[in-house]
Amino acid sequence: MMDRTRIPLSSRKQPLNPRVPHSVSVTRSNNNIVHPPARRIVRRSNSCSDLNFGATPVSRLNAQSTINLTTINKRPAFAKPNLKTVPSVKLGSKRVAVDPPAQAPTNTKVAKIPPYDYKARFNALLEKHKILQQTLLDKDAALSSTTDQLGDALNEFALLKKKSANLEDDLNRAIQAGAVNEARIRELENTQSLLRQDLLKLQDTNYAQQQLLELYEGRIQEHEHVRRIMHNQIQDLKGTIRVFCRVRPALFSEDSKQLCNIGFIDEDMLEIKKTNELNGSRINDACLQFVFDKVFQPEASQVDVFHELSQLIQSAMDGYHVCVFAYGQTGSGKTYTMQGGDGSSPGMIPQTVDFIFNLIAKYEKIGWRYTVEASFLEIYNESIRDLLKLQSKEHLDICFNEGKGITVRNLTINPVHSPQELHTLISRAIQNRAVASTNYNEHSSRSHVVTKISLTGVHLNTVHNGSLSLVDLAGSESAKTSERITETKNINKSLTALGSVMSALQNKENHVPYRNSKLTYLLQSSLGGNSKTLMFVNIAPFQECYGESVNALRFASKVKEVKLMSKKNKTVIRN
Ligand SMILES: Nc1ncnc2c1ncn2[C@@H]1O[C@H](COP(=O)(O)OP(=O)(O)OP(=O)(O)O)[C@@H](O)[C@H]1O
Repeated sequence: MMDRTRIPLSSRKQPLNPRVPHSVSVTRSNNNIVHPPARRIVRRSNSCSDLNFGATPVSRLNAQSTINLTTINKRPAFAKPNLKTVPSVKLGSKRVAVDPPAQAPTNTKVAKIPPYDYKARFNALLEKHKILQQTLLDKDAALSSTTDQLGDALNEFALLKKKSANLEDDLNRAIQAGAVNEARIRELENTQSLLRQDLLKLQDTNYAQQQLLELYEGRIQEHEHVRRIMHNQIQDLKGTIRVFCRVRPALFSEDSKQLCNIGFIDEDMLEIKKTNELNGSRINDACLQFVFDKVFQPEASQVDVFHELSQLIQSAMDGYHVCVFAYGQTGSGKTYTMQGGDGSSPGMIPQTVDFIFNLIAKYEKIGWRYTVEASFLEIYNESIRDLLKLQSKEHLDICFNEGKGITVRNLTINPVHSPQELHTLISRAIQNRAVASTNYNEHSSRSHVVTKISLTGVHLNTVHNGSLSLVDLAGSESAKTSERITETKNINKSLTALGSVMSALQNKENHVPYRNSKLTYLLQSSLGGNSKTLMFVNIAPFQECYGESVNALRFASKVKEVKLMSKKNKTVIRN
């Protein structure tokens, strides 16, 4: 028979522990007392006698007793007993051990009390009651401790549950974020795959373009080669020695001077007349006509003149030796033509520098690499002076070097990397020349100045060695008009030697007298068969200069007749 008994609240001194389950359902199978799984309130009591499970005192629970704590689903952390041998209670789905009821000592021999001895029986019963009460107290204490532990366990459980809920939230959020990330990753993977396909296409296109580029580069080099050949043929047709005549204007300061009668017939022809006075009337002397490659009138600008020269600079870049002279009497405009007047009218040398570096930049785009070197020297009275190292005591000698040709021992040769660097060197050389002389104007007309720019172009296994020698010659006036005989003799010697070399070349003589002067020996490589020569013959426009002008024009006409066949200085390096 089922018996449901509410556990009485024997003591209200202690507050209700909210964590302790409020009801306990007790099932006692052997006495047929079973409490249904209704919520029962268990209160802690001070006396063990107060703690009854329904109609059954706790002391009467035996090993088969079961306590259902329906709201407890977590077992406190007791030491784990053997639940098969000890009495246990069920906490939720778990079973926990409880102390077995105290057993009356079995070995104690109790004297049999006669049935009529009520007093003795009463005393024995009292004794038994005391023992049972004590047992109940012990059980009560144990139950109280267990309840506390259960409370703690419940607290811990609640805490863990909360943590678990939090973790579950976190997990859900992480799963959601993961889902988002996964979608993003898939998206990125798709994009990556598309990009990979594009890259492959681009690689194919790039390869095709590379092939095309190589083809075009080959064609560019072929065209460049053809261009060089044709340019050289044109230059040779124009003449390997060219002579330009330039007549300078009269300056404001020269207003009082009588002008010579110079007529410009054509762009390559001029005539010069000397006006003589006889018995007060003006009569014309002989009229002389000269034909050159080009005649520049006094109005011609420095740019006009350079335009004609630039073709030969291109030849130097292509691997030829080019030599440019300025020939003429003192004051005829040689230095003006070569160096320039002032900053606003740069001459051939400064313009050449800029032109060379522009060409180098252009050639670099099609694979050529150029190196530039420059040297500056002066020949005065047949001795050589380094214009970049005036203080040097070293003797400067002209010598022949196998492979290099004619060089000057101990001469400073400066590598140049920019036009600015070369302009600075030129200015230094001009300044040094002025410092070295007591009277610059006089000195400058009595010495030859040679500016040499060497150009080495390299492309793959082809090397072109070219050079430009720009020479501002000493004044060409004859000895009878000069007071400084030794200087004039030396100048005339070198200019005559220059004429003789040209003559020998013109007549294809076996022996060319290069060594007759320092000037011709020095310029041997630039005056030989594989070079191109340009001579400016500068003319002053005055009547008083007529004789010197005619001499200069005759000298230049003689030079003009020389024909040289040029051969490119091309070295092919084979790997
Ligand atoms: N084409 C020109 N236009 C304007 N001025 C010129 C021209 N040619 C020369 N001059 C001027 O004429 C003067 C003499 O020229 P320059 O000094 O160049 O002569 P030069 O032949 O070099 O003389 P030297 O042999 O003494 O060095 C200078 O003042 C120069 O500036």
